[in-house]
Amino acid sequence: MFTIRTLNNIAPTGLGKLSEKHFHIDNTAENPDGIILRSFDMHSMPLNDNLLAVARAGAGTNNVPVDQCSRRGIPVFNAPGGNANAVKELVLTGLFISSRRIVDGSAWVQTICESDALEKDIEAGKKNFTGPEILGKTLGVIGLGAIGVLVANAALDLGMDVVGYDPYLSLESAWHLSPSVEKADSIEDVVAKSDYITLHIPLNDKTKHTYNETLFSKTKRGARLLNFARGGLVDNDALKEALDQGIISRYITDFPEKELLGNENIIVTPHLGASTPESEENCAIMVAEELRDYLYYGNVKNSVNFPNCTVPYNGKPRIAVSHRNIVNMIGQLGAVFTKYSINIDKLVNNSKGELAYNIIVCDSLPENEDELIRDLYAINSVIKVRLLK
Ligand SMILES: NC(=O)c1ccc[n+]([C@@H]2O[C@H](COP(=O)([O-])OP(=O)(O)OC[C@H]3O[C@@H](n4cnc5c(N)ncnc54)[C@H](O)[C@@H]3O)[C@@H](O)[C@H]2O)c1
Ligand SMILES: O=C(O)CC[C@@H](O)C(=O)O
Repeated sequence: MFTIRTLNNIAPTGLGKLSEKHFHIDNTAENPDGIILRSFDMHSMPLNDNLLAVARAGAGTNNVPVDQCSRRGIPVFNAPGGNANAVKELVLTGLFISSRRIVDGSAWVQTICESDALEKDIEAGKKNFTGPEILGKTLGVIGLGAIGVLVANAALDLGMDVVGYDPYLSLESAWHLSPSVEKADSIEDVVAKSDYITLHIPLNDKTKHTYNETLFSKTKRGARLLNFARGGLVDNDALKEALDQGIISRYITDFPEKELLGNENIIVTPHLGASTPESEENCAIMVAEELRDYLYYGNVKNSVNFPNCTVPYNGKPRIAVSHRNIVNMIGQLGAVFTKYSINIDKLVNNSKGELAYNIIVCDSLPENEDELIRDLYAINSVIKVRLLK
């Protein structure tokens, strides 16, 4: 029986993938084997000793202490693409409300609803809420992953010109991206020519404050900036200066921060990007299945710190070993299996950055299993060993 702790509301259809026979789900468990969360900030939360895996029912993992998990051999799973359509739809909404003063206009109508001459007042006042069409304008998309590609293609369909930037473009994205999207060589190139700019990159140490004073100084005057990725990507002080100077005419963000409130040219939504029943279900189902396959079989799919590694279950016991990605580890692991006269049925090894992971399927196990596990742990650079039978 595995105990799974949930740190946020997780769609029941996803949790339903974890059968009651094998999983106990508890949002207060102190020593869970697995954690499922959405936006809960795990950075200040101690990780219990027996924790085996963390699953983020969404895309961004900046709220999870991924480095600490890697050091402890804990895979962090996510749900790539699971909420991309929901975010795309909100970004398109953001594009329109950044252009047309729909939010202000609608709020204004409420303030005059008691007027005896409502129709006349509306026709007189609506001139304050005009805004340009997006047709024929240029949209710059920074980050062409699951969301960026959908946004770029949809904007083309709406009659915009689209210029995109992603120095790490994946093959998957390249397959789906319309050839009509112009590929920019640099982020400066994108912001210099775009009337609308939308950010779709992860927040990490390298991308924090990507939009800073320097980038604002290179931005086309009057551009509208959309941020449905993460608040920390934009330097708010530099943003406010850019708004004051008219470099940015409107900022639309899904990440409210105190200093952004009360400014007529900033529209904030309460982190609604993935808040659709469809994407909540998609993400919950994806991560529940990833967690289940890892806890049962050691299989890894869609982890941000572990390599993909899957061996179909064939009824034989298996040992999963994670270790630092350095030379002669397979040789040393093999020597231990030889010592215990274990015939290896299958061995799959894969690596990601500084971490490597193996699933070793054994024809049989020795009686002194504990000693075998101790010997594997004794190999320098082995991080975690799990016996699954
Ligand atoms: N508002 C929301 O509720 C919501 C929902 C989902 C995702 N998000 C945010 O959106 C981000 C993107 O989501 P996704 O599903 O498209 O992720 P993704 O991993 O599919 O795509 C991210 C893309 O950014 C690119 N990239 C990384 N660093 C870059 C850089 N410096 N310059 C340009 N490109 C860079 C990567 O190569 C990748 O193609 C997530 O990390 C998350 O923070 C927000
Ligand atoms: O779970 C959510 O509501 C938001 C998820 C989103 O920020 C993500 O990165 O996927």
